[in-house]
Amino acid sequence: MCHTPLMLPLKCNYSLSSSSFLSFQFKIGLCQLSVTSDKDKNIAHARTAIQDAAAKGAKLILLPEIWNSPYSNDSFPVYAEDIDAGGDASPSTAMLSELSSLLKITIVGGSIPERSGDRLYNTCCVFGTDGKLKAKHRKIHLFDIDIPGKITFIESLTLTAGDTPTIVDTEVGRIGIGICYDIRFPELAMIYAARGAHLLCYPGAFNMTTGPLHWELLQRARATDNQLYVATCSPARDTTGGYVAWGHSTLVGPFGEVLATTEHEETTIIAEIDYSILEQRRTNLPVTKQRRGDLYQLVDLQRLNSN
Ligand SMILES: NC(=O)CC(=O)C(=O)O
Repeated sequence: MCHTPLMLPLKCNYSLSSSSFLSFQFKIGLCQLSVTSDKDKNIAHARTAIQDAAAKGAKLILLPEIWNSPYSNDSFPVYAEDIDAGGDASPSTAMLSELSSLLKITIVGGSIPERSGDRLYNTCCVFGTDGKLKAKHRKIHLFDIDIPGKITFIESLTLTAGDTPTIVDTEVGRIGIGICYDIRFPELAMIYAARGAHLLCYPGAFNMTTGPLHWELLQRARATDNQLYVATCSPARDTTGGYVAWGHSTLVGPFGEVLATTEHEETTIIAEIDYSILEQRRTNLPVTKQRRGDLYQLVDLQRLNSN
């Protein structure tokens, strides 16, 4: 360790388990799913998309934000599942667990509304190749937006914000998780990068107002600033729904380059990730080493409090 945990470890942020992945290549599948008001149908549909992506060689599959339910405050309480109880109390995550172990893949399971006691969260579950739940990320930054005449959506009317950054070691590298609006907060991505993330996954449902301007820009910014891969996955656009998603699920490389993307229809992107490029980019342009830790610092409170 070259810094105290209080500071962003600017110069020595790669642990052994993180660096052992640095020549690793694999395929990622981004399943941009159509979402209906029929939960069983949504689960069956996601199952088929995951199986198809795995058949095409994807070792990591990312689903959209809120893929088992319409994206609305009215729907969240109705479609919410008790993830910790599992089984019949959470048919959506039971399906993800079953498929990840059956197909020997890692699944970053988009997000679903989660019920925990009397609270609701917007939650992403990560399953390893053994079918076990490896991590659960509750959307940290709730999406409260009010642009009169364009879009008003107040997630905090029904949802509670999570309070933990989530970074997880998987069979396909170290992955930092954020959900949609979380992508707007660069400090979260910086903390993940400082902890050795190779890839950031953001299930997200941007909208027709902010999507065209900000969606790709934010992904490229997070990837460029932190010199890592960024993958996003949106629901497909449904213009009859109350909330119209922008779509455009995307994979961005560590130089800010868009490696694969799509429009707004339902589709699955299969794209190649090669972690050797991370080292190459960081050598080409060593911004991590060139940061001025004597002038500014990022505080990783979770790490600080765990010591
Ligand atoms: N839906 C979101 O959480 C975020 C979004 O659409 C935006 O930031 O814009």
